[in-house]
Amino acid sequence: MTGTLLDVRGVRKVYEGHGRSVEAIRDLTFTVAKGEMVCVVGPSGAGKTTLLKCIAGLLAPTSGEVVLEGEAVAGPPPGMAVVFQEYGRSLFPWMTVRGNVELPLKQKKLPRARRVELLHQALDAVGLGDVHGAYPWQLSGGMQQRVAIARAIAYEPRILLMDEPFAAVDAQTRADLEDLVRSLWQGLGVTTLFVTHDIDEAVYLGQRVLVLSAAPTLVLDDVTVDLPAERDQLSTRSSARFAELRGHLFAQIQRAKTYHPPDPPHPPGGN
Ligand SMILES: Nc1ncnc2c1ncn2[C@@H]1O[C@H](COP(=O)(O)OP(=O)(O)OP(=O)(O)O)[C@@H](O)[C@H]1O
Repeated sequence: MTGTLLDVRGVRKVYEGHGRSVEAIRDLTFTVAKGEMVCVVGPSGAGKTTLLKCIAGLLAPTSGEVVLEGEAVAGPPPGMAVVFQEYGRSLFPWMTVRGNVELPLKQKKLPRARRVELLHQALDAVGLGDVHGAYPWQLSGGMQQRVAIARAIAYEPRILLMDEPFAAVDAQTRADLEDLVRSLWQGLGVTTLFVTHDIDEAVYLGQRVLVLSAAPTLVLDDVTVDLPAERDQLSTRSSARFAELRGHLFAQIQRAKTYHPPDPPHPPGGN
C-alpha cells in the first residue's frame, strides 16, 4: 500500500432549490491510500450518498475539492466504478449479463478479445461463470448485485465506490457478498470506499472506518480496524477485538446523531 489515491479536501455540499437550502455536508476531509479498503458509516441522512456522488464527479461540491491521483475531479473521472444499492435499476434489463458487463469495456474501446477475457474473469470471480446469456430479471437479487460487482471489476477501476450495496439482499446473501468483496479486494488490490449504515459490516470489511456526524456533516472519527487480514464470518465476528471495535463505533454513531458542529466561519465582510 503506497501513496494517497483519493484526497477529499474540505468538501461542503449545500443543496439549493425550491426556496430552501439543505447543508448536507459541512466539511469533509480525509485521504484513502492506494490499495486501501475504507468503510464510511454515519446516521441516516448524514450525507453518505452525497459524499460518494461528489467523489464520483456526479455532483459538484459547493466548496472544497476531490482529488484523484493528483487530479481534481470535475466530472466522472476515468477509472472509477460505482456499485449502488439499487441493483434493480443499475443493470439494463434489455441487455444480457454479458451485454451489461461488456458495455463499459466497449466505451473504454478495448479490443474484443480483451473484453471477452475480462468478462470471463469477472463473472468467474463472482461465481456467475455460467449465466452470460441470462437477463437481469431472470436472476435473484443477490445474483444481480454480483453482476453489478462483476461489471465494476471487469472495468479494472483505479477506485471502486460502493454505496450500501448489500442493503437490499437477505442476510445470508449479504454475508456471502461481503466475503466476495473482501476476497476480490485481496486478490485484485483495488482501492475501495464502501458506504454502509451497518457497523458490523464496516468492521468486518474495512481496514479503516470513517464515522460521519449527522448533517451538517463532519468526520467524527477515523478508526483503524486492527483485525487480522484473514477474516471469516464466524470467528472474526465472535472475536473479542471485533466486539470492542463495534462497541466503540456504536458509541460514536450515538454521539454522531446529536453532534452539532460549530458554525462555519463567515467570510470577511459577509453577513
Ligand atoms: N437532490 C437533493 N436535493 C435536496 N436535498 C437533498 C438531495 N439529496 C439529498 N438531500 C438531502 O441531503 C441530506 C443527506 O442526504 P444523503 O442521501 O446524502 O444521506 P445518506 O447519509 O446517504 O442517507 P441514508 O443513510 O438515509 O441513505 C438529507 O437531508 C437529504 O434530504
